[in-house]
Formats: sequence, structure tokens, C-alpha cells
Amino acid sequence: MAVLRAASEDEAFKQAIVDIGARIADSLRAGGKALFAGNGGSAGDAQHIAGEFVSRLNFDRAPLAGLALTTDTSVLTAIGNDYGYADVFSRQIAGLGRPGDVFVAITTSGNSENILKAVHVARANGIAVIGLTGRQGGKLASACDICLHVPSDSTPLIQQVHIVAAHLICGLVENAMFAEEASRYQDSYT
Ligand SMILES: O=C(CO)[C@@H](O)[C@H](O)[C@H](O)[C@H](O)COP(=O)(O)O
Ligand SMILES: [Zn+2]
Repeated sequence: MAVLRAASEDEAFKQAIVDIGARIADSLRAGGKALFAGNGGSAGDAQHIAGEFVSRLNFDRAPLAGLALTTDTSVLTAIGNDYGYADVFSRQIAGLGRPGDVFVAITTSGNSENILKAVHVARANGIAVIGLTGRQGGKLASACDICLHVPSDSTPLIQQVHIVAAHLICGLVENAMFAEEASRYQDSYT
């Protein structure tokens, strides 16, 4: 896949993976949590990665505090119906987020309104913002603490690389937080 090859040769992309892994590990060590959100396929990615955090990725270890904001249909429909779809994530960030948490915003365009509102609320509440996006990153790009850009403008191709990057990030977090267990695991995440 040409986009994955281009990403793997892109120093900024690789550095962002390392920086994001370190940033999330720092937050979790300090008692924070990682909140994930996205629309459509990226909602699936948010859930997928939160699942790795709370359950496990590569080896048995204690659960990590990860939460997808895309899963509770009562919450999503109540907010969507009573306030509007643009508020479905921002209201959850306001209610569930705490200073020191990390919000992982997954948007291929970088311009989804509900994600941008959530980013705004996160920043206002002392929550670090990590963006997973595409080549340009839209309005998200300038609002992130760390932004991972996949060098493509195609939503499905960007998403395919997002999940590769998210697995790598999760592996780095796991390795950073559970060094002893990680030393017994064979595959390298460097
Ligand atoms: O999965 C796909 C396309 O692969 C779609 O469901 C896609 O996620 C949706 O069109 C999203 O609404 C796109 O939003 P975003 O990535 O621009 O924030
Ligand atoms: Zn898709």
C-alpha cells in the first residue's frame, strides 16, 4: 500500500507516533485517562483502541484507562436529540474529562464539527489534544498538542494507516508502562 509505505518513510509521522505514545503514557501514569472519538469508520477505530487499552494488546497486564465516546447510544442519542449532533463528543468531554486526561481526536478531514467542538472543550478544561488526521488536517491541525498526519487525502486510506499507527501507539504505551511484562514479549515496537 503506497500510503502506508510513504508514512513509514515519513520522519514526522514516525516521530508523532513516538511522541503520542509517550504523551499518553505520561497522562496514564499521573492518573489521567485517554478519551477517543471519531465519526463513521473512525468511531470504530476509537472503540477498537479503547478496547486495547482496557483489555490488552500484546501481553497480559493491568488494564489501562481508555474510553471511547462513541459507544453509549443512550448518551449519543440524548445529546444528539436535545442539543445537536455537533455536541455529542464535546458534552461528554465536559462531563467525563478531567485536567490531565488526553483526548485522541480521529478525523480524516480534520474538519468534523463535533470533533472540533470537543477539541475546543478539551483544551478549555486542561485536557491534552492528540489528533489523528490526514495530510492537511483541516482545522484540527492547529488545535492539537500532537498531530499525526497520514500523507493522503483519501478517507479510507487515511483510516487504514490510522489503525496501524494506533496499534503502534498502544504498543508503545503498553511497553512504557509495563516494562517487565514487555521484556518477556518478543515483537519489537521500536
Ligand atoms: O469509514 C468511512 C470511510 O472509510 C466513513 O464512515 C467516514 O468515517 C465518514 O464519512 C466520516 O463522517 C468522515 O469524517 P472525518 O474523518 O472527516 O472526520
Ligand atoms: Zn470506512
